[in-house]
Formats: sequence, C-alpha cells, structure tokens
Amino acid sequence: MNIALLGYGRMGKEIEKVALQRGHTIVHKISSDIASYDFTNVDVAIDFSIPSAAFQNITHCIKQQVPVISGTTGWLEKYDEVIALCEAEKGAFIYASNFSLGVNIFFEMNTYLAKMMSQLEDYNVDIEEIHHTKKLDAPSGTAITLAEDIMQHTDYTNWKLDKTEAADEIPIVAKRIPDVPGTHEITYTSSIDTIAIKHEAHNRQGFALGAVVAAEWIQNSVGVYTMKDVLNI
Ligand SMILES: NC(=O)C1=CN([C@@H]2O[C@H](COP(=O)(O)OP(=O)(O)OC[C@H]3O[C@@H](n4cnc5c(N)ncnc54)[C@H](OP(=O)(O)O)[C@@H]3O)[C@@H](O)[C@H]2O)C=CC1
Ligand SMILES: O=C(O)C1=N[C@H](C(=O)O)C[C@H](O)C1
Repeated sequence: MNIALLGYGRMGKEIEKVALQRGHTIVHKISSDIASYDFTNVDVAIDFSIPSAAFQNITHCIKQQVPVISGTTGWLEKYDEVIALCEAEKGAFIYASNFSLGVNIFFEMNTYLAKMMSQLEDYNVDIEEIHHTKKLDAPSGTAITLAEDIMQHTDYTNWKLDKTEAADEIPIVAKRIPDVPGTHEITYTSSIDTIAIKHEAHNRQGFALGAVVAAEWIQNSVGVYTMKDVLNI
C-alpha cells in the first residue's frame, strides 16, 4: 500500500515505523500545504497533523478520491462538513480521537459503566486526562469522546474543561506533564465510595498500529466509518 503521511511529527514518525514493518511504502511525508503534492500514486492518506490543517488535508484527499484516516484532534467543529463532502464525493474516511485497540476497548467499558451508573443518583462523574506538554489542544479528543459517550447514556447534557458547579455538566480536568503519551481516567464518586476506570498508554505504538490497521481496512472502501467498524466491536 502506498501511504501519504499528512503530518510528520511524533505520530507521523511512529506510523512510518509501523507501516514499513507491515510492508507498506511511504510516498509522501507532508508537513505543509498539501495542495502542491501529487496524489496519483497514493492508496491511502493518514493525517496526524495540527488542528488548523486537518480540515484542508482531509477534504483535499476526499476530493482527490484518496481514502483518508485522521487522528488529528481539535478540529471537530468541521466534522459534519467533512462527512457531507465525503458522502457527496463518494469518498472514504475514518476519524478516531484514539486509534489504539486498548482505548477502543476502554470506550466500550466507559459506555457499559455509564449505562449502569445512570440508575444511581448518588454518584458524580469526572474525567481526567494527562498528556505531554507539547499537546496543542485541551481537553484531549479522547476525553471528549468519553464525555459524549457518557452523555448519551446518562442525564449529563454537557462537558466542561475544569471544574463545574452545574450538576448536568461533566468536568474534564486536563493535566500537562512532560513526555506522558496519554492517560485517561473516569471516576464516579459518592459519599460512600469511588469507582474508577483508567487507560494509560505506555508509548505511541498503539495509536500508530491502530491507524495503519484502519488504513489497510479502508483502502478499497467507500463511506464514513469508525474504529468500531474496523475492530468489529
Ligand atoms: N487519534 C489518535 O489516536 C491520536 C491522535 N493524536 C493527535 O494527532 C495530532 C498530531 O500529534 P503529534 O504527532 O503528537 O503532533 P506533532 O506536533 O508532533 O506533529 C504534527 C505535525 O504536523 C505538521 N504540520 C504542520 N502544518 C501541517 C500541514 N498543513 N499539513 C500537514 N502537516 C502539518 C507539523 O509540522 P511542523 O512541526 O513543521 O509545524 C508536525 O510535524 C494531534 O492532533 C494529536 O492530538 C496523537 C496521538 C494519537
Ligand atoms: O496529542 C496526543 O498526544 C494525543 N492525542 C489524542 C487525544 O487528543 O485524545 C490521543 C492520545 O491520547 C494522544
């Protein structure tokens, strides 16, 4: 498979390693304006760039009929626009706030726990995420997905960065500590006890492997998919 890497930073380099190990070829390593690159021999593009570039990168690929995977966070106000374009152009697209298998299992655990906790009025939920100090966005895309999944199954209607007094808002605390690849913890607290679930990435390998597996999965497809489709969970 010929892969174009849109973004060649920490994740782009990790994805390159995994892709080469799996027998793929990297044909572009793009860190600036995508428009000047030739996409004729690209089978799939993988975007791990920056929030302000993701929309242009993704839409460019869709218009060029190149399937595209995006893990970039912090651009989701334009997600619906991308989906509409992808459907109109009969393109292929997967976004995931987190591509690691472990976190996708954690997402399922979060939903299951939220459904059970929705019956219990005495507990308050909060989310904590910890990432390296170079991260541009807060809260993390993963924390937003976790909050949205909780909202779908409980009476919470919103999330808020930092603490909140509103009973229907989920507080998300974002901490920045050097070199932390990504830690997420969900805690339900009552006066009697605490229930918590946690995922802690030890490195970026899981994110990269998930992105390459998603790229392999989508290469001859049309449509908008998620990691639930890729992992069949
Ligand atoms: N979904 C997931 O599983 C994961 C998502 N992420 C997300 O992926 C994104 C990238 O993370 P990370 O690799 O750590 O960040 P980095 O800052 O290390 O890499 C981002 C890269 O994008 C480049 N870039 C800047 N402008 C453009 C452009 N117009 N087109 C393409 N590339 C551009 C930057 O180049 P330069 O430095 O020259 O400006 C840099 O090399 C973040 O949004 C992060 O949150 C991260 C890990 C997992
Ligand atoms: O920026 C990162 O590093 C990460 N970003 C993603 C996010 O915002 O959720 C995923 C992962 O936690 C690492």
